[in-house]
Amino acid sequence: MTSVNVSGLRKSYATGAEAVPVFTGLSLRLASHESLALTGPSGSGKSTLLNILCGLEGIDGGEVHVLGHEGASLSNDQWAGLRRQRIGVVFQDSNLMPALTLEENLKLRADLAGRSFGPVRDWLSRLGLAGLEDRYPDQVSGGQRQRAALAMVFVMGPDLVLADEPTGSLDRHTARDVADALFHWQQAQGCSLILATHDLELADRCNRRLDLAGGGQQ
Ligand SMILES: Nc1ncnc2c1ncn2[C@@H]1O[C@H](COP(=O)(O)OP(=O)(O)OP(=O)(O)O)[C@@H](O)[C@H]1O
Repeated sequence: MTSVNVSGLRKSYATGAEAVPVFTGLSLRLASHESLALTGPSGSGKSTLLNILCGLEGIDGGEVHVLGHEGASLSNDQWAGLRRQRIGVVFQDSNLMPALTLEENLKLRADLAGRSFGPVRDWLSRLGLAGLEDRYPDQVSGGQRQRAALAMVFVMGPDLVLADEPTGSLDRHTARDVADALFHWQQAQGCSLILATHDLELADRCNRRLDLAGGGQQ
């Protein structure tokens, strides 16, 4: 089964009078259960592609199919529904609600996705956050927030995970533990994963890698 199918993708940003092209015909296909690393220098379009794949950014041309839906045919509400239930998004600015504790954030996330609350504390603990369940997001470090954002994705049980630098603000040791948890979980769930990273060691742990330098043409 194909999870993501992109063909002939064109995307540019208008800056003033000029259009800055990011993609001029990008194609990629990802099977369910597969993991893909997006690499490439800063500004090569990694975050833009992740945003397109979860409906937060539109396209200028080509076709994007995600989890059996053609992107262009989905309304904003339908994209939001997919992000709530089937596409787990881990972005650099975490999606934690500031007025809720870490545990409450996870419970809300599981609830919105229609999942049971069962293993919420387990997930926090597996990501090294035991003892921090009752803290608010601004009472933990940036790396701890990043791990809580990953736990949010685990509890919702999505079919596709999009992660932008999921280990970016972690020390080497913690980054490895978090990557272990991520890949272990992804394989156990059998979902697909696309992550953007500058860390080639992390990229090598994915089934495939797409270097977006030069627009990702292969
Ligand atoms: N909202 C925007 N308006 C105008 N240009 C944008 C916008 N967002 C991104 N860009 C430009 O699009 C290009 C791709 O940016 P993007 O953030 O996708 O790159 P990236 O590979 O994720 O970079 P990094 O590794 O630094 O996170 C860059 O030239 C960037 O300046």
